[in-house]
Amino acid sequence: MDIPGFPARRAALTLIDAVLRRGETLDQAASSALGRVKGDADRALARAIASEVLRWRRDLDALIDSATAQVLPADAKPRAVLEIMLAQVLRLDTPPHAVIATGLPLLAGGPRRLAHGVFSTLMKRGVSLPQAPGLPDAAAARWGERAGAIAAGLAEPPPLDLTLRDPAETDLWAERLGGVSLLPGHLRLPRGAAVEGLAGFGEGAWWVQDLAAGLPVRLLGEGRGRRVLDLCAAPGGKTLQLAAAGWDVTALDIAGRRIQRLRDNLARTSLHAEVVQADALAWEPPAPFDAILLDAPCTATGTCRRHPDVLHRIGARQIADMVPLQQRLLDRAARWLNPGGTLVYAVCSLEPDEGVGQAARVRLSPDPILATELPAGLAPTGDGWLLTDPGMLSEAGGLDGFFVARWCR
Ligand SMILES: C[S@@+](CC[C@H](N)C(=O)[O-])C[C@H]1O[C@@H](n2cnc3c(N)ncnc32)[C@H](O)[C@@H]1O
Repeated sequence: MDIPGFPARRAALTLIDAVLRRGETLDQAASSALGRVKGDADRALARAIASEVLRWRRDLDALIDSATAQVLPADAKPRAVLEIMLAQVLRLDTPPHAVIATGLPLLAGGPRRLAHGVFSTLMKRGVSLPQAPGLPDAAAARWGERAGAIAAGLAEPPPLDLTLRDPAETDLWAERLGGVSLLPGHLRLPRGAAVEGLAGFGEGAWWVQDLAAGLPVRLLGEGRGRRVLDLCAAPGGKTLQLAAAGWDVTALDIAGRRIQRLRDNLARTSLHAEVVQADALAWEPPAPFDAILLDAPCTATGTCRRHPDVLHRIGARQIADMVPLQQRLLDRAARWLNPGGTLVYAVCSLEPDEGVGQAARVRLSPDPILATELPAGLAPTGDGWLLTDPGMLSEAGGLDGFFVARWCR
């Protein structure tokens, strides 16, 4: 079918199906679903439509249900097509006639009339979305009293955060790129900028890294040539920070493709680390380290602003699957420290089992995180742990959800 813009909508439908039915991440699904879409703009559009449907799905479904007496099953194609059509009008400012022309053909041979009727009814009513998206019940229950604030923080995709190779140049880059800095070495730009076209990308003056993701390495301080192990390092945002802070870095990860991205990032920024591809559960270090950063594999629910698929893919089973791996990695890391050495454990997860629950089992001496080490507006917990979520620093544009804890041996 050669209706302009149709392949992007068809790809959006495939992406949503891959997330909801097969439990794939948007990134995994994108590598196959976007292959048939020509042009960067249409690929970005397919992804944006799928992301907005996943972000606002509950509210889009409530609108759909309000406009038809016919009960559409949750996984019915007409429902997904209507979600796609509504998300474009209500979130991406696509004119309704373009939405109809590219949406209804997705139901070729199916209930096009029904979909057209529901869509037209809602357009006539002049419907809109609430200020904050409704969370799936399971996520709302897990996030408890923070659920409302997290939902509010989820309403928009996040701004673009950069970490600078040289924090002394923060003012210079803030002026060059027109950004705002919340910490030395951090810069925040409005979302939507094409990263590779920005000044400083080619020369490796900075890399993309959410404000929260940049905090764990800051808690290790200056390296002064000491040895640090970046366990679970790829694609390397934290490896770059460690190397830039003067640490002698060993960066280890199991995943070959991600390791290649880490190497590319080191090359672009002219920073150095010894890179090891290995399973951290089998590898043994040649000598203990002065510091270890364990940025453990996790459900990544803290990244829900940029990856709204986690709202639907992650439940009790996925969380329970991560916990034993995190425990084993923590146990091993705790044995590889020099006396006086520091361990930082981090996960980009909002789930207590992956954060607080893991930290509570560690038998090293706590080294509580101090408020003075954090950006204004954030504070450690009474136990000296750091818990961030997308509902925090909302005036400044929010941040990802992370759990971070620190000990010394
Ligand atoms: C949260 S990501 C790391 C992100 C990275 N620290 C950064 O800042 O760019 C977790 C990483 O753990 C790695 N991983 C998972 N299981 C592992 C294992 N058994 N041994 C080593 N790495 C593992 C994954 O390949 C993934 O790259």
